[in-house]
Order: sequence, then C-alpha cells, then structure tokens
Amino acid sequence: MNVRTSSLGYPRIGGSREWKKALEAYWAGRISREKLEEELSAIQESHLRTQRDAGLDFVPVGDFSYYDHVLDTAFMFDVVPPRFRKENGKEGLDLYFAMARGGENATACEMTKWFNTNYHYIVPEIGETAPRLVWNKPLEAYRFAKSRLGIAGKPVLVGPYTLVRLSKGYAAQEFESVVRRFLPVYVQVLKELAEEGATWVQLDEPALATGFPQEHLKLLEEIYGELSTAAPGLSILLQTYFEAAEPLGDILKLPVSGFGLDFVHDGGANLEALRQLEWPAGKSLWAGIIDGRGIWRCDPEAKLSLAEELAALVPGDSLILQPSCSLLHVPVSVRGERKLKPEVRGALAFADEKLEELALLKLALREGREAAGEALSEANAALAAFRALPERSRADVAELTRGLAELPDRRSTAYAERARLQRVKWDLPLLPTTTIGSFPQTPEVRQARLKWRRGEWNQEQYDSFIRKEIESAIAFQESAGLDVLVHGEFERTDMVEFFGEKLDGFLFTEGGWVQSYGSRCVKPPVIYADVAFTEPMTVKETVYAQSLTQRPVKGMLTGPVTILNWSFVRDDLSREQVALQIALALRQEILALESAGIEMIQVDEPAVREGLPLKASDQEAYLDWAVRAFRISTGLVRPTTQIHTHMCYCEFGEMIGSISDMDADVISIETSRSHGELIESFESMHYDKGIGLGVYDIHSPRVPSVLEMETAIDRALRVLEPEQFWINPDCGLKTRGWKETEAALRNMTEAAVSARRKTGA
Ligand SMILES: CN1c2c(nc(N)[nH]c2=O)NC[C@@H]1CNc1ccc(C(=O)N[C@@H](CCC(=O)N[C@@H](CCC(=O)N[C@@H](CCC(=O)O)C(=O)O)C(=O)O)C(=O)O)cc1
Ligand SMILES: N[C@@H](CCS)C(=O)O
Ligand SMILES: [Zn+2]
Repeated sequence: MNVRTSSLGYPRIGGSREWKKALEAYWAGRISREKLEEELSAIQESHLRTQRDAGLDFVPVGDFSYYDHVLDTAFMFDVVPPRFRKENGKEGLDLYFAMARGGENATACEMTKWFNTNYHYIVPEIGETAPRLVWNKPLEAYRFAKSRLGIAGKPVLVGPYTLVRLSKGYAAQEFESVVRRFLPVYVQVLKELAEEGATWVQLDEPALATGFPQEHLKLLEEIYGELSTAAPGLSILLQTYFEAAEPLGDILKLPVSGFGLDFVHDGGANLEALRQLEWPAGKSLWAGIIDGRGIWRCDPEAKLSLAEELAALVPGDSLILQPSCSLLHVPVSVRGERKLKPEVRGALAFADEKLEELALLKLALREGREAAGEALSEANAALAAFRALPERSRADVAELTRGLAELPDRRSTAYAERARLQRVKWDLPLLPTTTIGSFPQTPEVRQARLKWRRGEWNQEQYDSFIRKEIESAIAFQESAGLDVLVHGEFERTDMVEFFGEKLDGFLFTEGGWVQSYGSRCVKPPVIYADVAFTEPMTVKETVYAQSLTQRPVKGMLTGPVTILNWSFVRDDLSREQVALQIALALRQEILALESAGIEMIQVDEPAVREGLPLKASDQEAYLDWAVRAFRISTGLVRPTTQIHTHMCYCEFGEMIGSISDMDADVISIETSRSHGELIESFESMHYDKGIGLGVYDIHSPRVPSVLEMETAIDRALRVLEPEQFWINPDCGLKTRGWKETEAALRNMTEAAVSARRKTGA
C-alpha cells in the first residue's frame, strides 16, 4: 500500500526550551535582535531537519512562530489594532511583541484558549482593518526550508474561516462580509506560494470541528471555490482537528484537493461517517491517526488496521497518515527522560517518537508487517509491560469506584438549611472578606523549596521555614481585617503539581514541557495509573495556620476536574473515570481536614471550562460528570462545614447553571476579564448561594483604590443580595509581591467596611 506521511506542526520550544530562553533574553535586553533571529533560525532549522530525517513525506513549514501562530496570521494581514500604531515608531518584530505582551502606551491584545487545548492564542482585533498582505509568512518559511535544507515543505496557515471565527472587533451579522474581506489576501498568499513552487498548502480550519452553523456552508463553498482556483498547481488541504468535522458529507463537497481529519479525538464519528459516504474522487485523505495531543505510544496493530480500513475507503494512493493535530501540544522528546520506570518510559511518545511511529506504520504498510517486524514486536512488548503494571489496575481503587453510579454525591442537607446553620456557626459580618488562597511566592520561598529539593535543607528546616511564612501571612491578614483567612500555599509550586506529587497514580517528567502561551510553558503531571489517596496533603499547614488565629482559616485544595484537565491523562480509561478516581481521593483529604477541625474548605476548579467539548451537543454530558466529580469530593461533609470553590482564567457566564449544580456554599469567580458580562448572567438566573465576584484584578501590580473596589461591589450588589456576597480578589496572589498585596488588601477591607455602612449593616 502506497501510503505517505505528513505532520501538521512541530513544538516550537526546543528540547531544552531554548526558544523560550532566547525570547526572554531578548525581551530582557540581554541579546540583540540579530542574535535572537540567529538563534531562532537555528532552532527552526533543526526542527525541520528532525522532521525530514524522521522520514516525513510532507514537512510542515510556517508553523514555527516567534510567539503565536494566530498572532502571526493577524500580523501578516496587517491586522494591528490602532492603539499600537502609536508605539513610538516601533515596527516589525517589536510591534509584534507589543501586541502580544503590551506596549509602552497600549495594553496587550487579549489571549484566550485555542479550542479545547491548554494553548492560548492572541485574539486578533479586526475592527475597521482593511487586510493587506504585509508579510507572506508561509512563503518565507517555504523559502527558508528550501534554501537551508532543500526541503520542499508544505506551508501551513490558519484558514480564513477559522481566523475570523477566532477574532473579535466585528458584529455577529458582519461575519460573512469580514471573511470575504480577507479573501484577496489569502488569494495573494497562495499565488505567491504557487509561483515559488509549493505544491500543497495546509489551511487549518479547526472551527469546522466545532459544530458550525449550517448557513456557513454556502460561505465556505464560496471562499474555498475562489481559493482553489486562485493558484493553479497549488493544491489545498483543508485541515480539521480536535473533534469530528461535521457535517462531513457537506464538508467533503468543498472544492479543495484534500481533507485532513482527526481519527483520534473524533469519538469515532469521522470513521463512522466515512463508512457511510462515498469518498470524493480524486481527493486525498490526510488521516490523523496518531494522537497529536496525548503522550502515549500508539498501539501499532490497532493503527495498522485503521490505516488499512481507511485505504480501502479512499481509492488510489491518496491516503496520507499524520498526527491528529499539530505536535505543538506535546513535549519534544522522551529521550531526555532518565528517571522514569522503564515500563512507563517505554509507553510514552512525545513529538519525536510520534514521527517514528508514523515511519514505522508507513514501513509496515508499504513493505509488509515483516519488514517492520522487530520494531513492531518491541512496541507490542513495551505496551504489554506498561499495561501489566499493577498500579494501573488496583483492586482497592476498583473497590472504591465499584457502584460509582450509586455513590452519594449530594450534601445531606439542602442549601437553604445549610446556609441557616452556617450563619449561626460562623457568625461572619455582612459582606465577609477573604482571599483566594495563595500569597506571594517570593524568591525566598522558591529558594527554600529548591534547597529542600536538592537536599541542602532537611525536612525540619523546610517545614520551619514554611511555618514562619504562614505565621507572617496570618499576622498580616489579621492586621488587614480580613474575615476568613488562608494559610498562603507557600509549600506549593503549582496547584496541580503539588497534589499530583502526593497522590498515587501520577508521575512527573524531567523535561516534558509544552507551550502554554508565548514563551510560557507548563510541565503537566502524567496520570499513568489508578489515582489514590495516600496520606493527608494539606492538613499540617492548614491546622498550623488555624492554631494561630481565632478567625476561620479555609482549607485549600485543587478540585478533581482541574487536576484532570491540567494533566496528561491515561487513555485506557475514560476521562470521567479518572476524574472520579481523583474525586474519591480528594474526598478523603476533605474528610481529613474536617476531622482535624478545618470546617471551611475551598476546592478550586479554575479549569472546569478547559475540558468543555467543542460541540454544544456534547457539552452537557461533560458538565454532568464534571459537576458530579466535584460533588463526590465535597458532598460528605457536615452541613455546617462550608464548602467554597473558585474559578478563573475563563469566562464562565454560559455555565452558571452547572456552577450552581456544584452546590458549593460559596463560590468566588474572576470577573475583571469578563467586563461585567458575568454579572449580567446572574441577572438572568436566580443564584441563591454565597458568591464572591472578584473586586480587583490580580494580574497587575497596580494597587486598586478603595473607590474602585467600592464601585465593583456596588455594581455586583445591583444583581446579588448583600447576604450572599463575599468580597475577595479575582484569584490567588502568588504572582504578586508583598508590597502591592498588602496595600491592595487593606484597600479591599476598607471598601468592605464602607459597603457595609452603605447597606446599613
Ligand atoms: C494557570 N495555568 C496553569 C495551567 N496548568 C497548570 N498546571 N498550572 C497552571 O497554573 N494551565 C493554564 C494556565 C497557564 N498559565 C501559565 C502561567 C505561567 C506559566 C509560567 O510562568 N511558566 C513558567 C514555568 C513554570 C514553572 O513551573 N516554574 C518553576 C520553575 C521550573 C523551572 O523552570 N526550573 C528550571 C530549573 C530551576 C532550578 O533548578 O534552578 C528548569 O527546569 O530549567 C517554578 O516557578 O518553580 C515558564 O517560565 O514557562 C505557565 C502557564
Ligand atoms: N488557590 C489558588 C487558586 C488559583 S486559581 C491560588 O490562590 O493561587
Ligand atoms: Zn484563580
């Protein structure tokens, strides 16, 4: 079988995050622009070489970026918000970075989640822009690959439909006309690519996997009709990913030369639809059969069967195998991981290993299974060893999750009665003040942790340091007049990593970094086995903090859905099953806190929205199990124990109903980024539980005035009752310094006093 292989994009950050380091050195003024360009060109070249040497038939070019590929696309078309035009003559690269990071006189462009991934892109602001082609980035990348390495690459570009869907600065009814406005510049890009000799161009249209409105089909026909005739000799690959492309029958009628479909994260829908349809004659199928965003080695037998079935559905030599999406979402290589158990290491595949998997499948399909015999046997043996690990099928976890459907997930007492009991128990003032959990992670705190991790400090030295930090945090909170205190989370690095290190079932890579936004990376924990509680994780620090004050101290945990959504997760169980395992483990922690006398407990769920499926039709089922996982964690506490939760990073307006179903006694939500939209969503429903709408943005060191916060409180009190309202910042304060934190919180408690006075309390 004459299959070929391709890829959609490669991680930018480099095996040792050299991309990130070069960028940050430039921003800090430590290297010149020439040096930056030299370093990034070398990185780009080495990525191209790696992909070519891995045997890809189509090497993507143009996926590399100096910050973000959506920002690149906007920049190519001169979609630059007017406020940046005043950036004191900044041009080119510095203007580009100003849009991403903020300029001297202009706030940065908004950043938001790239579909359902943990990657964040810069949101283009279209406004009155008349797009013009000022930089043909794919052409530049094509020339670069050709001249440096002789690679005739496959240029990659965000397609016009998705670009406009992801942008802001136009009214909904203008959508179609805005897309049309971009057509001439896309035509020009394609023409120039064709003139240069490119034969294929990949236009990324993941928006076609989000359940787009039927009426857009005509627009898609029109734009792809025009693009496909724009540049004779250049074939268009219409690339979708992250979920099934629906309605596939209609999409396959679009006048392009190839279709890229995700056969991993489509819930089986793409394959099922293909089985019912006739493949359009003369078109090629770019089949995403290797998981582009998961880190597990594939089962080659299963993939070979899938490829064979696809080859039978698609006549001729028009099957191209590839990852399901860009490899941007996985770390670079397993090669540097030396501390993992061999059974686990052998089951991992990061970007480079995924390219090897494609090469193996190609060999087996082209030359027969025997030709690839040794590598296939090695893969099968590695997977068998991994599957046999006893911690992946623990009898005790199975016992706990048996009959999960019947597990109680509701508080024993309805909210109204709990609220009455809790009012009596806690006797808090009207409009109580609190914070979200973390206090500044100063260089001293990080240094202390490093010394302890390196063995320079023993456990007692480290614990004693943490106790001192807690003491000063409690003393400060009392002096500032806060009503509900926190211990400050000084013992934690990341809110997911901390729990992952203490629960069974997780492992941590040494270098498994992935880009989160711009130069910032995360190293997600890996859930490779059954998750289970081992010993109390937060009790020691919380109880110590409580021993220092008469005021209530909130226990502080990260919730099951956030732990799940910010980790790489095993793929032999459903995400729901894994979430429930985590929920059961956290339930033990919550009960341990309660037994230790901590009766206000906050379970943070900032990432609930992150796992939301793209298609509206799948969202309810996700929200049902996500909410249930939260309730399983928190549902068994006494009626007088007050459960708090916290959400941030996203706009939650459209899921207030699910938030209410979580049945937390108090919720705090970030509001500053939603500009009042969230408050409006409370107008449309009756939300009766405790709620803290962040009264100030913690993302900047600016100290908000008392008046500003009073205004924020007044605004919220127009839709919420004073009896249910809490006063708190938007999110944790770990990224802030103490100076501004102290000043802001003192202003906040003063604003609370004044607001209480106004409500007559
Ligand atoms: C809030 N978000 C989170 C997500 N996922 C999580 N698991 N946690 C989150 O908080 N996803 C969505 C968002 C993403 N937001 C961010 C925000 C900030 C960053 C960021 O700043 N990343 C840092 C690296 C973060 C980190 O872990 N730093 C460690 C230091 C680790 C390190 O670099 N170590 C050095 C060696 C140190 C030594 O030995 O001296 C090394 O490995 O080389 C820390 O602060 O302790 C970044 O710089 O990219 C990311 C996402
Ligand atoms: N409790 C955490 C929540 C962050 S979303 C913190 O305060 O940092
Ligand atoms: Zn938060």
